[in-house]
Amino acid sequence: MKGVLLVNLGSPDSPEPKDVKKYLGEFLMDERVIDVPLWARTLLVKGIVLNTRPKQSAKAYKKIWWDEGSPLIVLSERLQSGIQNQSSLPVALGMRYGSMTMMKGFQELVDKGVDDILLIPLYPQFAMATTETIVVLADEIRKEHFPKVKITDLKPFYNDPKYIEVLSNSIAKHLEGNDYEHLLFSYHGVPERHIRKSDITSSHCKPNDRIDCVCCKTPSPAHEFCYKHQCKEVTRLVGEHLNMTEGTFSTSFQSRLGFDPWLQPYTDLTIERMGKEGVKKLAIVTPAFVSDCLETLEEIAMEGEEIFHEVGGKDFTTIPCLNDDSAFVDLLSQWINDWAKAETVTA
Ligand SMILES: C=CC1=C(C)c2cc3[nH]c(cc4nc(cc5[nH]c(cc1n2)c(C)c5CCC(=O)O)C(CCC(=O)O)=C4C)c(C)c3C=C
Ligand SMILES: [Fe+2]
Ligand SMILES: [Fe+2]
Repeated sequence: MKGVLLVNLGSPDSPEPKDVKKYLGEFLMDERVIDVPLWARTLLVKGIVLNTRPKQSAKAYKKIWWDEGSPLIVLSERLQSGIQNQSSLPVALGMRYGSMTMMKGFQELVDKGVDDILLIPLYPQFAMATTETIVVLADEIRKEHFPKVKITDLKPFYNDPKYIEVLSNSIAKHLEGNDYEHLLFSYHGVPERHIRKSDITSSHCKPNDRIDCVCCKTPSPAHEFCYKHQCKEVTRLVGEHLNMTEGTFSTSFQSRLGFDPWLQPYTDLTIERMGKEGVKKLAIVTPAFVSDCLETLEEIAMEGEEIFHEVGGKDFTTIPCLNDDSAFVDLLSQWINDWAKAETVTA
């Protein structure tokens, strides 16, 4: 019997420092998130980061926490229930980190008799720290606990024309009647090193080409795993779909952590620069996230707005993530349906 497992990042159980510490400990000890040798990661995470960051992050989580819980979890649950309403297959939800584990999601499906799972990482673009870590853990769980279960991964859907249409329509709907001057596409950043590590050609991707980014425009098999290329493609394809004029939209990367170079331009510095250059009305969309979360509700909608106002900007519009947008629910349900049918035909 077939079933579906949706997987998102996860959140702490509460915005209290002890729960944030537990969650960050698991998240940052993942070798695909902080990709240094175990001894160095342990020293960095347990010796430094976990002694300072949880307090600071807990304050940020408190600002965005809902009565029902973490926005990321609540919004992922709404997406799951929207899809479940349209599907005859069981649809479970698991998180890569935190207490709503992927293992529980697998168990829920297996308890219902599922032995053939479509795994849907809730990330439009591939990254080692997101898609890859989910796919690897899913396979480890399968081997150890459910060796008879078959798993099929839904590939990153960043350039799927229907996804681009759904995202573009959502942006257009939220910007209706808004005379914004610039639309910034802000994606979660990754260290430049992650891009080099994921380059299957070992030489194509130039993560520090910050101006023209020739490699991202030059066709290459490396792009199947190049987060930077896939982010830039989303911006380009949405711009094309919405007939946007060149110069009125651009890409930046947010949420950098530590001292290594991350993908640039950085979102906070871009907001500041634009405000200083006289942009008064700025809109921001965050297509690396399917569900609104700390990084969109606090870092962009609160901190980003504050930076913009400090340098003279006036109107700052944050476009929500797709969350449980009905067209997005329809699209994911359609892909699930296609998978179930294709498998039935070839079986
Ligand atoms: C330190 C390295 C990090 C990498 C690499 C990274 C990649 C990455 N993350 C997301 C999505 C989310 N990240 C979120 C929070 C978050 N991310 C990091 C670090 C890295 N992320 C930290 C330390 C945190 C915690 C928050 C903080 O302390 O500031 C979230 C929000 C979670 C929530 O509960 O709301 C998301 C979502 C992507 C897509 C990505 C690579 C492409
Ligand atoms: Fe992150
Ligand atoms: Fe590239």
